[in-house]
Amino acid sequence: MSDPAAEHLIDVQHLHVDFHGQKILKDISVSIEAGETVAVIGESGCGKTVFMKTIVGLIPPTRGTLRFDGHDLSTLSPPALSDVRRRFGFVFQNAALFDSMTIFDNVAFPMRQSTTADDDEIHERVLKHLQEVGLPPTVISKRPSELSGGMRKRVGIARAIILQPELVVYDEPTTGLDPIMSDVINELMLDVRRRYPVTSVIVTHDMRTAQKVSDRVLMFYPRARLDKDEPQVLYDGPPAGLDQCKDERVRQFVRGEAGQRLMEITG
Ligand SMILES: Nc1ncnc2c1ncn2[C@@H]1O[C@H](COP(=O)(O)OP(=O)(O)OP(=O)(O)O)[C@@H](O)[C@H]1O
Repeated sequence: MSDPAAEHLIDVQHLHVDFHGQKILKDISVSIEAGETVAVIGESGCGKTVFMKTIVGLIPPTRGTLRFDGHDLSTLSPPALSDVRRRFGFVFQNAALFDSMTIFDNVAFPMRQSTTADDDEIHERVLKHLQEVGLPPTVISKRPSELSGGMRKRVGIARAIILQPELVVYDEPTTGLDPIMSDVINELMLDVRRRYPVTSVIVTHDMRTAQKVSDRVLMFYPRARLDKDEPQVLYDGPPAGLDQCKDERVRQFVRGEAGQRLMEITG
């Protein structure tokens, strides 16, 4: 249930994440409001996925606080954390479907795990959500390996929304798809937002996704290449402002220009 006292749906304050002494995220403070769609962009390895996994409680912060709807995720007991996680939907990279299960069982999985719904109810909901992502009922008996990459991504979205989550996180939802299928997925993410009152966080390399689907963009920069006192989030604002950002690193990233990086790599 939503906590009326919580100021922001997601509130990250002074977040640091290190792995074996390697500093990945440094002093990130970001608040996300209910209903926002936030794209997280930045070059490979800058920590986008780590950030996403941290805000859903899959990676514990090394330092800092992280609240979802007022709950400090790092202090919750495992059962309480599971309860909060039920409010999240995950669309993992490459859809991450269970290969040995049918499409029906994949999409039904969160309902079977987390609800007491009977078979009829589950059947009805699975077909409803498959229809919402543009898949016919005939796919239910197939295995993931029998579907195209774009279809698998759609199954992943159907599975992520079946419990009507408040927060949906998408990890590179269009990676590996052709431009047309990428646009289908972009439209589906917009459609999910229109149908349900969700907050969305989308980790993406696809500038078209960021421009078309998000209403706010966070651009991260690799921690190791920042000056000592520079913030790691180089840009936090609407997608339309990216082109005019004062920071050249942001403009170069958005235009896909190697710039300084090329000189670093080639010496
Ligand atoms: N569980 C982990 N243990 C140790 N190191 C990790 C772990 N997860 C991520 N890393 C490291 O953290 C850094 C950031 O990884 P992350 O996956 O967040 O990058 P990214 O910005 O999402 O990159 P990409 O766009 O290539 O997916 C990388 O150097 C990665 O090797």
